[in-house]
Amino acid sequence: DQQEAELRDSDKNYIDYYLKAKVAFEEKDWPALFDYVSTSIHEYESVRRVKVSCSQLCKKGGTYQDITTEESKLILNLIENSHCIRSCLSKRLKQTPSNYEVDKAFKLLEPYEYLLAAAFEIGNLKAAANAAYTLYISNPELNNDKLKRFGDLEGFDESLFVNYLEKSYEVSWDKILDLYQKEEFKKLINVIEETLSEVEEETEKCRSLCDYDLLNFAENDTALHNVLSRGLIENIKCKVDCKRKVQTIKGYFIENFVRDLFDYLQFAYYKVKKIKEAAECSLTYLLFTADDKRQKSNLKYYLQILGQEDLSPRKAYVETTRRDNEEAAQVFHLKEIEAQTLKKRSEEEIVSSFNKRHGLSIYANGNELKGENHIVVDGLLNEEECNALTELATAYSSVAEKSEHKDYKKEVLTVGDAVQMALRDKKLDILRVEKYLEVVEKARKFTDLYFYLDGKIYYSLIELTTKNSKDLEYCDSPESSCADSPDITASLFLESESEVEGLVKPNCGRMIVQKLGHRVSPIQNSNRYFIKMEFSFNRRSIHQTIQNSLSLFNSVRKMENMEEKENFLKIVQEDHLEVFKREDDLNGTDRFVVDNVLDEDTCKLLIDLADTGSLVGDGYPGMESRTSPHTNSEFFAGMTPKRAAELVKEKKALKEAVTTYLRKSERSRQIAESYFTNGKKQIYFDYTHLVCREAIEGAQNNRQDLSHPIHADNCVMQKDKTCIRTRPAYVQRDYSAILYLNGDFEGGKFLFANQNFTTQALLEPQCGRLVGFNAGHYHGVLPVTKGRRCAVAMWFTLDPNYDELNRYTAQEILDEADIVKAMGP
Ligand SMILES: O=C(O)CCC(=O)C(=O)O
Ligand SMILES: [Fe+2]
Repeated sequence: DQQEAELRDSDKNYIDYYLKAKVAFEEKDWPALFDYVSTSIHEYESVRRVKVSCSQLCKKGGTYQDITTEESKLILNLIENSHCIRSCLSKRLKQTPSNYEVDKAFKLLEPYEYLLAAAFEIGNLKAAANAAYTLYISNPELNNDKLKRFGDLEGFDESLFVNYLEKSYEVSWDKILDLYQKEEFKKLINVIEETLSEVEEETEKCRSLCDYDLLNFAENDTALHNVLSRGLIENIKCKVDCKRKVQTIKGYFIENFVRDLFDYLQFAYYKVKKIKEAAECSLTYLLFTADDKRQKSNLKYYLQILGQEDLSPRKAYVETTRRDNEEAAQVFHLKEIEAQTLKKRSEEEIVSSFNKRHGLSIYANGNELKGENHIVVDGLLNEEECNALTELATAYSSVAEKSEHKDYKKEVLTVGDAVQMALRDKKLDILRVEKYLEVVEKARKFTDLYFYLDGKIYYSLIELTTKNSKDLEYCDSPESSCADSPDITASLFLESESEVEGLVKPNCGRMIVQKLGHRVSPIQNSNRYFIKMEFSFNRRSIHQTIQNSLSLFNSVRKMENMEEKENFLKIVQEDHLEVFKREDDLNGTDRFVVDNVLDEDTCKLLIDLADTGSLVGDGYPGMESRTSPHTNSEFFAGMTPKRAAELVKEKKALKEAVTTYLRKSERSRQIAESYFTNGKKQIYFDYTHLVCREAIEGAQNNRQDLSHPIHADNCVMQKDKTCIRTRPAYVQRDYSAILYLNGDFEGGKFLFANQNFTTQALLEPQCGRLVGFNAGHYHGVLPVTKGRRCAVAMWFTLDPNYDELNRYTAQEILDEADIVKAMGP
């Protein structure tokens, strides 16, 4: 039909537009940025609509039903549905675009950041304000500064702002309250009924996209057991999360949104004397909360009036509430299983290792606390530090009290607010905020080590509370709100409290750590000041504000006295990088280490790319010579961008992986350029190489050599340990950078060396860590004794004559592959 034809004819490639937008942003071409990003957003929305519509169509057409319900039909349904969606999409779209990074950017609403910047620069203040408002509504905590720019401007009325992502029924909420107050019940009924069906529709759309993601997953990961385990778990979590998305109204999650609509509705029906309808609404309400006393008595009253009528709750909600509860219980159960399989360090180990290293001691353990799930440690803070933190909390309270800013939570100081108020508003003491962040990180590390989590533990909430809180809240039942609960919670006390019931007496520096599934609350906390922490094992539920604030704070602190590096600082802020080490920490000049250049998924994508290359094998000489040129105890394999692009042409590697390789190395170049020249000079690539070093099992005994002997990258090392900048060395190289892709191997630390080859500084590789240094500095790599160590190595030159041809060739090959694809069958 017409809509389909329309979609087919236009070019639906939001990805290309988005990539063009990014280039325009870098070139500060604001009008182009505005056009590209607007088009990209527009195209993205229409592709999304097609995806939803195909998913829904396929669901209705086949034997396929909701995936999470009938497990036995699962596989057949999955395959049938996958074929259906694929053919539906290919009919309606020229191509099925998918680009991991761009799709992620859309999920994080980055296009609206670009839109805001561009609109502001070209003077389209209306569009800028709307983009700012859209971002603000999506995450009030993170974006509470964005609207300020407009608040001061003449003629801007906040109520006129448009949230581009507004759901149709979000405005209804105010209307409902208003009609209720005015007692206009007929209208109220109409609005609520309409809202209910819109909510239902939105929920179905959201769930369809979860299924679409699952099928995508199934196509990319052919291992069936992965699809069935990881894929389905993600699918259920995604669907449970739909509830949060759908019931977030103007930026705030309203937990019982639907249930409460039925409360208003029953009342409205009662008021217009439609008792039967009112009774049905009460019954429906009770599906959500079965033991609500008030609603039960409403129902009783209605039934008395009605006599013996046959009444039931609304059918659709019988099914959806059952489904929602089941899914929430499944997610909760999954979490419980995860929590139960956690290993814990023994008491002796904690005493010996934590006592020595961190000054912590055990106050009480599971046995004493009548439960397996918690431990209480002492010594996280001393008296002075506790005072500093309670003072921080008090200072915050009084600032928040005076502030007109409605968004600061008055009773708790979040990490995000602490960092903003210290760095930007200069209203909180930096050293105290630093202490706050430090102790929180210490708590996370302890928890990590205690449960053998290997770093896979992430912040999902941190609050320094300043209020009198009653009991700490626990999540001990598989109710919907608990499905979203953290895997581990911790409470750190800042003062002592003598009159407490319960097993644990609060005390300065005492922390209770407990994992999910815990049923008895060991404490009655009436403590005024404490830090509440929640951790999650799932990288996807990382609290982005906390993470970004920690990075920003640490970076800014590390960059004090680095004013001349403002371009570098700008990129650090833009990309949420974290300065891990600066020159002083590295015992030298002209060098830096930053983290977060890549995320885990991207590292994996690039490591997989390296794998493709080594599997194909023809890029390298025979097996024997895969041994490292530097040591016989390791394999060594590398891939240039051109080779990677050829693999795409041969359909052996993902295009996305290669563009990521090019783009992330380019970003690393920009970081290095901003650091070393502060934008005053350009540095060019001389050589780019994706390399893995792998320990050869059985060749590690008595190993004396290094993985890479001490050297400098632009000179010939002499016997007397001097280095002469002459050929055959790559004398053109001025700066070097290594971007690490993993840390899960043994050995393999990078080292800076002194003139006499003694160690100056050591650096442990990890995914997304970038080290940059003057190419003339002595450095090397410690032996990799187990596993494989992968990195993107880059060398830069100030001489444009050496600008690396290989990268351009790679890009051409990729572009060519596109043309072939577009012309192909
Ligand atoms: O991989 C590393 O950490 C350093 C490698 C290196 O120095 C080199 O390849 O020149
Ligand atoms: Fe090197």
